[in-house]
Amino acid sequence: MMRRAALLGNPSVGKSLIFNHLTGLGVEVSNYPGTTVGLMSGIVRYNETEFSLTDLPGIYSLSGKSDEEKLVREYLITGDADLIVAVLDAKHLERNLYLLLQAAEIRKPLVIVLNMMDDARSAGKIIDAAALSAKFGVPVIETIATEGKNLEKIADYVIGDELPVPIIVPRYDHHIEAAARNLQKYHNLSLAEALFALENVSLSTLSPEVMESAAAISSEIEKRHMMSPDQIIGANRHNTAKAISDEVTTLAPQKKRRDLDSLLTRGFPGIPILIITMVGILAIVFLLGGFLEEAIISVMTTYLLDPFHALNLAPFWDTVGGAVILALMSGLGIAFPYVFLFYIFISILEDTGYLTRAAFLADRGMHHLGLHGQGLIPLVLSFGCSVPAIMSTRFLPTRRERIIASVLVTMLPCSARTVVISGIVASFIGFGAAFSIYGIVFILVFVLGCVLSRITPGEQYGMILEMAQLRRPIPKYVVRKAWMRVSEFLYIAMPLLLVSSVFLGIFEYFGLVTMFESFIDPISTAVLGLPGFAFTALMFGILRKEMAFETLAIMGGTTDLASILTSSQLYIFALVCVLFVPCISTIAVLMKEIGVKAAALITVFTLLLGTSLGALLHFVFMLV
Ligand SMILES: Nc1nc2c(ncn2[C@@H]2O[C@H](COP(=O)(O)OP(=O)(O)OP(=O)(O)O)[C@@H](O)[C@H]2O)c(=O)[nH]1
Ligand SMILES: [Mg+2]
Repeated sequence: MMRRAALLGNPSVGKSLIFNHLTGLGVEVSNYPGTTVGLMSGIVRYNETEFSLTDLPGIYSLSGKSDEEKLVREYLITGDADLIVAVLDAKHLERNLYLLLQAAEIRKPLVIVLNMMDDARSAGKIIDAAALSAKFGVPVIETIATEGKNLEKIADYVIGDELPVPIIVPRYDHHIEAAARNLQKYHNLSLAEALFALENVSLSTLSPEVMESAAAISSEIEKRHMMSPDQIIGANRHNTAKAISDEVTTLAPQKKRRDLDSLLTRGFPGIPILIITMVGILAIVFLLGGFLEEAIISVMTTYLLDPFHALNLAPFWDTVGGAVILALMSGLGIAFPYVFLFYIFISILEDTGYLTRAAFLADRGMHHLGLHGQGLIPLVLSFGCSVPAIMSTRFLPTRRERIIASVLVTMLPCSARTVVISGIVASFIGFGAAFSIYGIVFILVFVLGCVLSRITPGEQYGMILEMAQLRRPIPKYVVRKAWMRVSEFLYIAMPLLLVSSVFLGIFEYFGLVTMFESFIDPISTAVLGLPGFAFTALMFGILRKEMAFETLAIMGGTTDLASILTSSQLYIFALVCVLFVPCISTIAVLMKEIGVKAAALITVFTLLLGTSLGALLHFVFMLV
């Protein structure tokens, strides 16, 4: 039977990095909390033995009410893990010990991984691992996941012969201990289950009767203490965590801390730095992307497209083959350079921890949007892709915040939309025009956020954003992460593009495309000032945003878009594409996270917004 281990720990302690290192799989690793949502498992092959490893989402406590906390709690109590690998951030030992104490109560085999030993050391913290190990009665492995240091010791341990169960007995208020003992005795519960019941935390192994009798005991305790059992239990755990942490940590005289962080998070020069960084990144993506694009396109035209047409194949094959080659050219030649560059930069921003600083700076403005602290993370993520950004809204405390954040995320320009803006507007009209699209979108998002935060029912909620430490990004990880995201583009978007180009080629040959175009053309020309083929291309944006742009090249029969559309038409096309209807994957994840009704509303709203703004612009362009 293969052994099963699960990585448990606070957010951003390095669980996913350890997981990736051991399993060789690629899950997201980022320098902000809440990167991993849901369970991810992999098989580790080590010393001719195999074991399975599960990467759990980061949480602070097992008794919380969020979906992630419920998931981890159920998994640890009822799941099939043989061993908990508890990962701790060595420099925030006290906070991390809280979860460890809770996990130890489950009385499953456990091993403590003290990660980020490098950070702890540079923060001047010396931890007595032997003392910590003695307290819990389980081994402690000191690691530096970013350097791969000691990670094989984890694997050694998991496949080893001995898996001790923690012996630590946390001390609780005597009323709590008595109540827990009673519950354990009469309902045949474990200590962990009894405490969950007293904390009024749901668990599938706790029957309604148990919850009822626990509730009765709880209200007795609450009357006497003026504090509810969950508050008492929490406070007791905090005290134990603090006592252990104080006991095993020695502080070395601290080196003077670099003040970079305070520069980045102060209004001045923080905000100018933020603006320069963002504009700088986009400018480099536009410029370098444009350069690469031209180079790749000219090579592909000379060596692929021209020779193909020179073959003088039968018209059917010439049309279909031509469409496929154009799809390759627009996908690999145009979209790819932008996608790749953009992801490299996003990965650097994530891994340095700068994104959290940016979010912190934007915080004040964000209050108007009805979001706080953690609400910024989805917005920041949305510049990469709306799908993970919407998934990360699960971490928000209220449904109100989840809905507001999801709406705004859907509207913000994801990397695919950046491709559209760079590939169409920046390369054929100019940088100023490209930035103006971002400007329009930001203004819309801001106005919409303000309106939504007034009209969406529910309470405003404060939340503190966890600030991960600033660090130098490791090129290997940056490239690997950018590559992971790019390969998603290559394996999903490219095949989709190729298949649809074959169909388009066939439809075109049989004159179906022309038929549809001549049907839609009058409407499209009247409303948006766009010819029928451009409108058809726009609809492909629903599959994936950048498909609109690639299909435009296929439908227009050339990658030189300026030869088929005027500047104002290109601008309208890009703006409508950026605003109009989220892509299919986004709609699907919206349905899952906030419900079918809300997802449908968002879709219809963005459809109306995109087309009416396009129409307005068309009208304005006609006047001037
Ligand atoms: N300096 C240092 N950084 C580390 C170490 N381990 C992980 N990191 C960094 O810490 C950050 C968080 O790592 P992740 O693996 O994403 O953390 P996680 O625990 O999976 O986080 P969640 O998925 O949010 O729960 C990344 O930027 C890592 O590069 C370490 O030992 N030393
Ligand atoms: Mg993770």
